[in-house]
Amino acid sequence: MSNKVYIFDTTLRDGEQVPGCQLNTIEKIEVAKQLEKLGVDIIEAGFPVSSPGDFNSVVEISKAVSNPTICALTRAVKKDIEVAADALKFAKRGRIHTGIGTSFYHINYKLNSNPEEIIKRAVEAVKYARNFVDDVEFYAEDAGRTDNEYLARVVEAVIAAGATTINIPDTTGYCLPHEYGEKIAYLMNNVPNVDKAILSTHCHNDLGMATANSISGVLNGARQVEVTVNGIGERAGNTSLEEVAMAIKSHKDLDLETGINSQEIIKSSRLVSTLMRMPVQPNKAIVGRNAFAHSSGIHQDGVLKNRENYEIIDPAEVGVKESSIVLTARSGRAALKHRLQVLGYDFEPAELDEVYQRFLDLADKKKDITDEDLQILAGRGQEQKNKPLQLELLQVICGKSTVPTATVQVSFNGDVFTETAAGNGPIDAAFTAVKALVKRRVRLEEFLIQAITRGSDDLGKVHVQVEHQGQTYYGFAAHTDIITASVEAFLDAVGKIA
Ligand SMILES: CC(=O)SCCNC(=O)CCNC(=O)[C@H](O)C(C)(C)COP(=O)(O)OP(=O)(O)OC[C@H]1O[C@@H](n2cnc3c(N)ncnc32)[C@H](O)[C@@H]1OP(=O)(O)O
Ligand SMILES: CC(C)C(=O)C(=O)O
Ligand SMILES: [Mg+2]
Repeated sequence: MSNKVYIFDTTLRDGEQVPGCQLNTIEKIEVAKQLEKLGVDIIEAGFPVSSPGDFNSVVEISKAVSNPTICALTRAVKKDIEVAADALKFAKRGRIHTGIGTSFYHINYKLNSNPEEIIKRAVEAVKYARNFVDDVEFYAEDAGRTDNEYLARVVEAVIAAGATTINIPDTTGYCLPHEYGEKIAYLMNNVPNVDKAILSTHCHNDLGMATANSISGVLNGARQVEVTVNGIGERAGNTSLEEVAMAIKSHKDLDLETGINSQEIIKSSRLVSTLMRMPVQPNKAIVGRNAFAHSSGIHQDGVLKNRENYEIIDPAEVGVKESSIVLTARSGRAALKHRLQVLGYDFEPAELDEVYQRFLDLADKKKDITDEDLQILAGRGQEQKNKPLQLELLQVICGKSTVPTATVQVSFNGDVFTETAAGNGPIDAAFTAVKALVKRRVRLEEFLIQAITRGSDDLGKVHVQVEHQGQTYYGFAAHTDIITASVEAFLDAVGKIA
């Protein structure tokens, strides 16, 4: 048996069935071209009978891409097949994908039919499709819940009728991996003419098992997997292309291969997510924002010592530049030291300990720490030590229908001084208290609070400029509390007055 697993991408058909994810023809061509770069073998471009727009997309995709086979979906209905054949007329290699429901539910409650009639319709559809193209794929819809013995009869009949690929969809995502694998194995062992066709998996993710089921199918003899980029698709989605491709690539022991150029994976994921306006969940395998991010100290230390301690895939393999070390209150010194080194700071262990304590104080207040925060933290220790005026306490009362009042306590050469003042706002009140404490005539010339850029928990950065006896003094401070940052910046400036 060949070790090549064909990748059949249905992002533009099953993926596009998702509410809100419909694409116009130009967008579909862009995705199809990217899928070609990604190296998929078959692109299911649409369901031509469903609308003139979908018909046109299949026509234009057939013209725009040349390597992958272009496939069009139909029901086991003559009109659908004729329209699909017409839509595929420009395809270098066209495939008609026809089929019908085979489960008890579908036969009885959807098609209002019986098992023998369904086999007859399936065979007729395949034969009719073969009048137009040599490459006909048959799907036994809801095969996941179809009795294996009956399914084997259907499969044998449609292969005899000329189908060269047989799709075994777990349409409702019901199967367990061993069950789905056993279904494929059953067909491999009990369909006499199975060697004349390729069995295909088409798994849905209703129980979160689409990838596991697809791999189980492949391990039991399927050689085509039907997938979508980012696992997009009806309800909980389809099997995700990137997961199957990387599972096969990572497990060399399986001795299987696909034609996927894994370095195009991230680009494909982002394109589909953007055009379909469907964000990728951060913890999504392979393509999620956090798939190569390490945020806890023990993991970060391990990754910094050797990436493979916590990564089974080199991010570069899927087109991600590098893994990221995200600094949070769960990070340790190793990660902090690494990031500081990247920013050009090299601290002795004792200094690093000090920065680490300040880092933890901030990290407990903010979700993640940016490089800008680190630069402030790294610089602050030194500056703080040299500052003559240290803010010991700040208490403000402010809000609607209150008189803004601030109490400021400052230490100077070991002595502590306290002052309370009112103002037209909390910062004005606090500055008035500071002015009273320093007993100097200072005039505030400029006061700038830098806008919060990332979130309401971000550091507020304050620059002040004060004038005293014709001389200008500058102060800076950063804090998650902007009033504290303002007072510290003001003290920084007035502390410089000799
Ligand atoms: C599992 C899947 O993903 S299957 C693909 C799902 N994708 C889509 O449905 C998108 C495209 N579909 C469409 O545009 C439309 O549903 C059309 C054009 C196919 C059909 O539209 P309508 O003629 O208005 O039929 P409607 O959608 O209301 O019902 C579907 C009919 O097809 C029948 N049908 C469903 N599947 C099949 C099949 N594989 N083969 C034959 N008949 C089928 C149903 O029994 C129903 O027939 P009925 O009206 O006699 O009961
Ligand atoms: C049309 C078929 C292949 C399908 O999408 C399914 O059964 O899930
Ligand atoms: Mg499907």
